Amino acid sequence: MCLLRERRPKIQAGSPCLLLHSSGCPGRVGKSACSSRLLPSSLAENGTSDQERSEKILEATTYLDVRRPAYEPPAPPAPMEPLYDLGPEGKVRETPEEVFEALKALGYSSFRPGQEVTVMRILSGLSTLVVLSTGMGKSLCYQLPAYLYHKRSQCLTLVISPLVSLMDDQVSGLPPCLKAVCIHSNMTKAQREAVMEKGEVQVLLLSPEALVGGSGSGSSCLPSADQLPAVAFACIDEAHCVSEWSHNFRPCYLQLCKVLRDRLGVRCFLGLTATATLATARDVAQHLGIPAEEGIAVRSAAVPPNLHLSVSMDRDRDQALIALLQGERFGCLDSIIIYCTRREETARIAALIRTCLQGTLVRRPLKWIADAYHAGLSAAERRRVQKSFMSGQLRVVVATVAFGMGLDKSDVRGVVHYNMPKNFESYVQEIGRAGRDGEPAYCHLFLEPEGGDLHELRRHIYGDTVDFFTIKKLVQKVFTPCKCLELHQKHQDVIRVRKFLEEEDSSSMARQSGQRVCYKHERAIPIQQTGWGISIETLLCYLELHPQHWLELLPHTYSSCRLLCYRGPQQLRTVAQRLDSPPIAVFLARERLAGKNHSNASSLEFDVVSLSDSMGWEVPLVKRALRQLQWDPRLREGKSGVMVEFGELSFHLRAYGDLTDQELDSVCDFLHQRVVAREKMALGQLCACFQAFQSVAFQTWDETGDGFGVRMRRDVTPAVSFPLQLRDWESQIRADIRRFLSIRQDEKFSGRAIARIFHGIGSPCFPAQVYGHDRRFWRKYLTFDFHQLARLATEEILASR
Ligand SMILES: Nc1ncnc2c1ncn2[C@@H]1O[C@H](COP(=O)(O)OP(=O)(O)OP(=O)(O)O)[C@@H](O)[C@H]1O
Repeated sequence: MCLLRERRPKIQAGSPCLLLHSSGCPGRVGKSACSSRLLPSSLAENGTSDQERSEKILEATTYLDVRRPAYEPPAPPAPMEPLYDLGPEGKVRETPEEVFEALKALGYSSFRPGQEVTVMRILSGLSTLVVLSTGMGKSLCYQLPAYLYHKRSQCLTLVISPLVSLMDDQVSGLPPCLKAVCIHSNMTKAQREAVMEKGEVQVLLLSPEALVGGSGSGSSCLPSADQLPAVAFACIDEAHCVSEWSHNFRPCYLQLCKVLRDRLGVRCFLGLTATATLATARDVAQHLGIPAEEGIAVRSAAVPPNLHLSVSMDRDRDQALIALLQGERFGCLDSIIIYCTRREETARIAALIRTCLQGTLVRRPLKWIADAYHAGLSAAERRRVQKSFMSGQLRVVVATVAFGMGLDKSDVRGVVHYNMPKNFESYVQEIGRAGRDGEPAYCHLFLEPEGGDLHELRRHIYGDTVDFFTIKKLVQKVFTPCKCLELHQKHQDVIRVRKFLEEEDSSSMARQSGQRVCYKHERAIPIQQTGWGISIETLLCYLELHPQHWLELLPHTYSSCRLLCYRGPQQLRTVAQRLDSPPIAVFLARERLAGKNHSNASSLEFDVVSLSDSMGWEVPLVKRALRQLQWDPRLREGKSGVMVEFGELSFHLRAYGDLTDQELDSVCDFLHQRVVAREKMALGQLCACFQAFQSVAFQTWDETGDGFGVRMRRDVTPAVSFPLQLRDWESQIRADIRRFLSIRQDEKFSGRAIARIFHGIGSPCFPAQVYGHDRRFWRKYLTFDFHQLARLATEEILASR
């Protein structure tokens, strides 16, 4: 029995109605499964009192808050049978002749190390993680199985590739016997459909966002499983992004395997990466479903043998860098990348190099010598620098890590780290941009002896973390309370009154057995408003992947709607009262009941996602209904004089609204523990990286000889210590915190927020442009431990209340 039918207003047969529930509730129940919501049109017109009309409109719309039938996603297709069975003892069989023939068809005469075992594992249906350094031939590991699987059963191989800009090149770079296409979220729907109609395709390249973006929402860039050929296996390029322990973690990678399993029935995964520490690799392997006892199937040395590495601890880095670039080893190299941590530094170093090297080398134009690159430059400027570097018209690029992702230049001959990288994986990835052609290349790292780089990188890590208070605010926004439980209980009363107690339906039984009454509500959280360090998307992914599935992430959406009537309040009243516009009717009814009167307003602004949720409509339907007002002929011929705008790009999700206080606390604790663990791990990696470089560093660059030093250095500042002891400065710091709080009495700070300001860490809530002007506090206590500062600040805040 449909629990909801009880509360449906009675509508006379044949009476004119507004259709309030035209295509299904957010649980996407079809029209037939859940009866349409009908509102007598008389309610939307004049003649009834405001209060009465509002109550009736809401009466007709609230039952959806009670319980929506659970959305049952279609069952995934059955997984593909592997090409080869496992041999006795469950081991991969000997490579058959057919595989060597396929290798030849792809243009190669023999396998390189790691390729054969990988190919055979994939053809035997075993998920595999391949960690091979750049240029070792990882691509063949998916190309060959894709070719053979398709030959046998016309199936498809999915390749998830993070760089949309490189996808077209990847497609055209495949061997001629492999037909591939790509789909990414920058393509229009028509372009995507045209791609899918291209006929026989062996490989489909997808961006992670294109795949995950549509999870469960029906707006995926990818056609549904029943429209696609069977998927043989999925290859995840740059697989280290799956692991949150990796330097390049991307939240949507977290959802990849789940989506591939649940929607496309994929069981066999191939992860490819050139940079993964053992911890990252283990984590990725776990995501790919590789049993722990199999370990990491294919793994080579992290650093390609053609790279010559060196580290020095020069006191004057600028001078040493110039000398290095003029020296015997780097002086003759034509293509060099210099990595810096800070954007401002890139411009300064590039100018320094241009000035110092002008005229000292072979006669070349000034613009050939060096240029800066960072994410703060305009897109055109970045393109210009990258193009000049690629074409050999620029010798040195001084860049932040923004440069190099997807750089396809095989003859980069040198990489210099002016600043220390944040961990060993980043280092390996950055030096991996040199010598991809297999020819010798040189990489030098300047390790700041005073530990200044270390402090800077520590600041970045603290800047990426949030405190418990901020997490709590997010949790409150995500799990906004709903009325499901209250309405459910009212409904129980009705049943009891009607003596139907003994026939309680399945949903009330469910509640008694501890299951939820609420079937999740749609919520939007504006991306701009969330002044977060850590990606809020990461936190939301944690909640989605939690065993309790606290929420479901949907593709981003514009959540705010602004409706403006050019002909003033009278026109808005007409829209609200006479037109069949259920969203406006419902919004105004809710506002009226909340005591807000819009009768003299000519514009409205509201959250279209929560409105849609309260009506039980899909967001796109509500948006369409609102947009139609712009052209409604009953208002005026042609343009109606009503303007409807959507703004505020937001995270869009579906979450429970009936969590108990204990559950909310446990969600906060869970998120906080994850955040703290990430911070700890990042700090640990940073220190380990510093100590490792320190142990092999030379005093100056010109001692470096053939590579890393072998002497342990003992005459430098230890990595983990702070030069100034907090206890000696405590009273001064506390006084400064009190002064800061008294100057900014109108604002609210957490202890962590003050520590961020004292460390000069900007955030959308406390931007450097505003707080950085006050030099009395900004960056003042940079050399003190962040957590101790936060503790002192928290104590002072509590004492001031
Ligand atoms: N078995 C093989 N025999 C000869 N050449 C090979 C073999 N496998 C791959 N190659 C060649 O090695 C080069 C590098 O291969 P590929 O691009 O697959 O490397 P990769 O490990 O994916 O590198 P990256 O991490 O930079 O993407 C290519 O030119 C490819 O044609």
